Amino acid sequence: MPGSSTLVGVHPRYRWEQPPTCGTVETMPPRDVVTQGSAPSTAIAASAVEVAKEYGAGDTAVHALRGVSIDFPAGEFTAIMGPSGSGKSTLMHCLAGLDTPSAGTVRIGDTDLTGLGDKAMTELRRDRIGFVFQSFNLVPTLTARENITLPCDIAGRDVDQQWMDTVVSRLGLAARLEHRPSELSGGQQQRVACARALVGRPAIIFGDEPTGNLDSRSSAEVMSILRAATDEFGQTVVIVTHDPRAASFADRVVFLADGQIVNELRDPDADGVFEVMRHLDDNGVVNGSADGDSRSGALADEDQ
Ligand SMILES: Nc1ncnc2c1ncn2[C@@H]1O[C@H](COP(=O)(O)OP(=O)(O)OP(=O)(O)O)[C@@H](O)[C@H]1O
Repeated sequence: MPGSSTLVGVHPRYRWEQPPTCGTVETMPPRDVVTQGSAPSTAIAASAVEVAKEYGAGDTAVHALRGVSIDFPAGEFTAIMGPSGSGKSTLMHCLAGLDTPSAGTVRIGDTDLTGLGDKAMTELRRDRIGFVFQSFNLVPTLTARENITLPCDIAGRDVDQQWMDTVVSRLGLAARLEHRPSELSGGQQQRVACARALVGRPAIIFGDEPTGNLDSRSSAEVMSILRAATDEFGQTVVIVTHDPRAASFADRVVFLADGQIVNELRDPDADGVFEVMRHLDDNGVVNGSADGDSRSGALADEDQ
């Protein structure tokens, strides 16, 4: 693999360059996992039961999800893949309380999202869910430090300074904390977004194509960080991605097609993910990429 002069210690399956950081790391599980008092390996951080989502009605109704049931065990890293239009974003948005299912049940930890009022839903998203978006979503007028602590500041919660220092050091951001987003590279901005998600120790972190705007090196850094978030911090992570290389950082890849879960790979490698995606595309499921090549994306560039 090109550019692998320094090999990663984060995950045995992948040999990318290590994020430019890293001292000793303490393990501090997400708050919800601690307070539930259960072993992280057996607790369920989030779940969907028979979740359906329809947009519109009648002849023009779009069935984005058709009865999806899935558990996300605490401390596990899941990637959701599938052809364009298969329902990946809809599923993630329903899980994260950003969209409401037409039927079925979504839980974050023990909390059933069905019927939660606006205020309770806002508090749940703020206190128990971390987000990493493709577009970073940092506040341009705030420094990296202020962006990282923003969710805690809004919630009126004290920042655990020791934990903040651990996360910032692990993500290689210590020298960048007083910089504004415009003074940071895309990879650094996404690392700030990862730090923001991690500092609150949420029950679960959702990533919506977190490497979609990054070059191959920054993509590998961000995926290594999300991998480390589970391996070293006991964090639960769920991402949507189009990139088999990015998905191969996960513990499992769940494949959607036409609003249903159609396959799952454990301990995936990029070639195995690519094969499943090619099979889904070959079976007539609409693929949004012009050439039908599911390997498009930043990490796949490394093969070029
Ligand atoms: N707000 C909406 N109104 C109507 N249809 C929608 C809406 N959002 C999504 N859809 C439809 O639901 C289906 C699933 O969309 P979704 O965005 O979840 O797919 P996806 O797998 O994330 O696609 P992509 O990989 O292209 O982002 C698609 O047919 C889409 O057109």
